[in-house]
Amino acid sequence: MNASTHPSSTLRPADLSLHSRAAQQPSASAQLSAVNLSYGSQAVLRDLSWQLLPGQVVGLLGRNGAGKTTLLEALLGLREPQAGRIELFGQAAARIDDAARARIGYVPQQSDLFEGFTPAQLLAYFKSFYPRWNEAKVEGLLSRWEIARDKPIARLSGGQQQRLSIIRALAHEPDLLVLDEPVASLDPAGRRDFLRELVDQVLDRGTTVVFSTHILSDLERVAFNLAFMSEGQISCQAPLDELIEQVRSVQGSTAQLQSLVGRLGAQVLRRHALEDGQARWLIRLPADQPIPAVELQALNLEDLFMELT
Ligand SMILES: Nc1ncnc2c1ncn2[C@@H]1O[C@H](COP(=O)(O)OP(=O)(O)OP(=O)(O)O)[C@@H](O)[C@H]1O
Repeated sequence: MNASTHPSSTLRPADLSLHSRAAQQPSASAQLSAVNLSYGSQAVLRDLSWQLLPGQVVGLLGRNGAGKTTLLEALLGLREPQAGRIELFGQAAARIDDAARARIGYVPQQSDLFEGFTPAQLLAYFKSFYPRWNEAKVEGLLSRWEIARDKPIARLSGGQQQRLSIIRALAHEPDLLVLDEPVASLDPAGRRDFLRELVDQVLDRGTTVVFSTHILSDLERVAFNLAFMSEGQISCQAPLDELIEQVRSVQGSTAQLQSLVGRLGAQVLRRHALEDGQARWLIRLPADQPIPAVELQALNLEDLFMELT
């Protein structure tokens, strides 16, 4: 592991080994199979298959317009794909029952808070819909995040509204938490608090969490699973430390690269053609394989984002 990437203060949810425990895979919190979703002639999700296992914390990465919001909305049953199957807790996402719905928390990209309400009124309103509601958590977060309980929501700052939206999504202790760019208008202290809250949520309750973000430095602080979205699919998903250890860039003739990949048993993630018959490939080495004595270039998270999205 690269010490500069994961300082000793790295927050580490207990979930991350789940990803590799294929033998005892629990049933997925969310499962998407061969999903296709287009807006008119624009195909955004293309034969996309993906699953979120209980207790996983997944950071969803992709360039602007890659389809992250579309994917999260489809996953929640808010957008019907033209083809494919989406299940939440084993039920068709578009038709889940109230009990399954109560197990989901969602923070949309565009806050949908009722601006005429105060935070206290808003939270009281939502409390009436849920069988479970953690008042102590709500009160604790309102105080810690300094949100005025009785000020109209319209007069809260963008960051305060976003924090309120997060509190609302955490209050009923969901088993699946979906957040679309939840930290976009939070300052660094707010983002740190938010990440700590997410980790606590996973440690305390084993919540499955998926959130989209563009702030890569946050992901380096927490040992999340990362899912890279590109060309309408999840092109790669793995814990960040595994990616840092296993993904390498290597250059040579196509024949040399082909032979190297075969010898190492590596997976080719990207192929870039260069001039003069040369090529540069992004490869993923098998786990627990000693790094071979060939010129392989390591990548940091920003490199991975540039390559895989
Ligand atoms: N309601 C819609 N009608 C038509 N096209 C849409 C609609 N919503 C999104 N799109 C298009 O689908 C593509 C994916 O958009 P989406 O919002 O899912 O991407 P994103 O990865 O969340 O982007 P960003 O990082 O900028 O938030 C974009 O090209 C967008 O213009």
